[in-house]
Amino acid sequence: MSGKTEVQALLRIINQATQDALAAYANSGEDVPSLSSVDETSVLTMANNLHLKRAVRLLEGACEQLCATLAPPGQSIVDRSQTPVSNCLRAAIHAGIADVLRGHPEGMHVKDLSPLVKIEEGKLCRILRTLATRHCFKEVDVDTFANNRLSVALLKNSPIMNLADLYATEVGNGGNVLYEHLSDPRSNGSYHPAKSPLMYALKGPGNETVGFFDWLRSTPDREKNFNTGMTGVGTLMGSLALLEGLPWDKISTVCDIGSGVGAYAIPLVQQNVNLKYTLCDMPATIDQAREVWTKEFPSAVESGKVAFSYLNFFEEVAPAGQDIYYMRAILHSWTDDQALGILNNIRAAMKRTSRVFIHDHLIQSSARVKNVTAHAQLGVDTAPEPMLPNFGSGKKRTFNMDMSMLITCNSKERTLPEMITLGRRAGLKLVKVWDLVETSIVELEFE
Ligand SMILES: C[S@@+](CC[C@H](N)C(=O)[O-])C[C@H]1O[C@@H](n2cnc3c(N)ncnc32)[C@H](O)[C@@H]1O
Repeated sequence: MSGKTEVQALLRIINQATQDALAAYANSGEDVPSLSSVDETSVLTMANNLHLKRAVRLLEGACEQLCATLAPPGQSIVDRSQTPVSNCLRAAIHAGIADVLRGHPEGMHVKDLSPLVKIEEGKLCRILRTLATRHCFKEVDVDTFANNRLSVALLKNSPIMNLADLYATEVGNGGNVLYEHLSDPRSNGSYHPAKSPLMYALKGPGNETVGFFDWLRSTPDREKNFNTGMTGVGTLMGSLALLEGLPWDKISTVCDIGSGVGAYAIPLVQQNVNLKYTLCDMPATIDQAREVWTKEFPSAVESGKVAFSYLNFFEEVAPAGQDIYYMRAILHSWTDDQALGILNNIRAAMKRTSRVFIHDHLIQSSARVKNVTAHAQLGVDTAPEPMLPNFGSGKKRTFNMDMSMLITCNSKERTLPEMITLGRRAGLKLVKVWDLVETSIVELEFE
């Protein structure tokens, strides 16, 4: 395809995807949002709508490809090298700017906002303008800022705020020394959890002794931010989209391995009267989970519809005979050998009809593979030409997550062939892939 033909094809994709996104809002009975809206419920409103997310995946990918094609290359490279937006976002989060602006829907002049958030007026103005220029906060008058559709996601009660803080703080901190980690022979060839770039940054080269999760346990404020941020991951991952796709009337037991607090499963348990859901994690986390469920869904705790189980998934066999063993954001934290240990402890508990659901980000090559049909039959979506087959920027959060796993845990997201190989080593075979747009679920059964 010539450059001009490609641009025209991209424009057709953008046009169609925009129509599809509008239709997704219309079919859900939702108005097309305004960027000026401060409706706090909008963070969740369409978060599980796969029609919208499929359209936005095409839009994000095709729009960036269009600009990369037409813009002078220097401009595109400089864009990709810049981190100030992340730095400004972190400052806005830590200073609690969105929360202060919440009480001022008409906006606040920076001279009034400055003493409340303790940032010098001139610097505050530049930080907020940089963010407003990327549609986070709105400059309602010169030097006067208000919340908008994006900045309400930074309010203290929004787990997306904690997730953004995790990216801007720990991932940013470790990312700054990625090359130093790679050029040091002690860490370059290692996949040990303690040898991650973040630990290199925090402890210094050669002094890394603990991995990310152990470090979190000794850093309570960051552990709290991480645990709440995981709820934000849930919003992004679209876990609830799965609720619509499975035959829940035929499923009676789900065991959530490494569940965390597992609050994302509350709607699932609410909707399915015959379902028993078992949360499994380390003792401190399970105790926290019991507290949260007792507060938010006491009848499920009293009736035993939800059960709580202490489980070290490396050392103990999971609860026996469950219909589904579900793992969300678990295997991507661990090496293949460690992941195999977890799968073996699940396999030992499975009955013949049990299924394993691995919910992570699935890495797709940016090269167009010949056997697209076979991928489609397994449930993996591929973007139309001339887009990159893996949707390019439409899947950037998947690739950013892969790099974040390298930076924090020295681990990785996996490709489908890697998942299949891992499953086989544990005596499990692929059933299908559930493409949830931001993430995927790989379903396995007994080989
Ligand atoms: C990234 S979080 C994911 C939590 C949850 N599945 C979610 O998606 O929100 C990883 C979880 O694995 C748990 N974990 C780490 N090591 C574990 C172990 N050895 N045994 C059981 N759980 C463990 C952590 O406590 C944490 O809750």
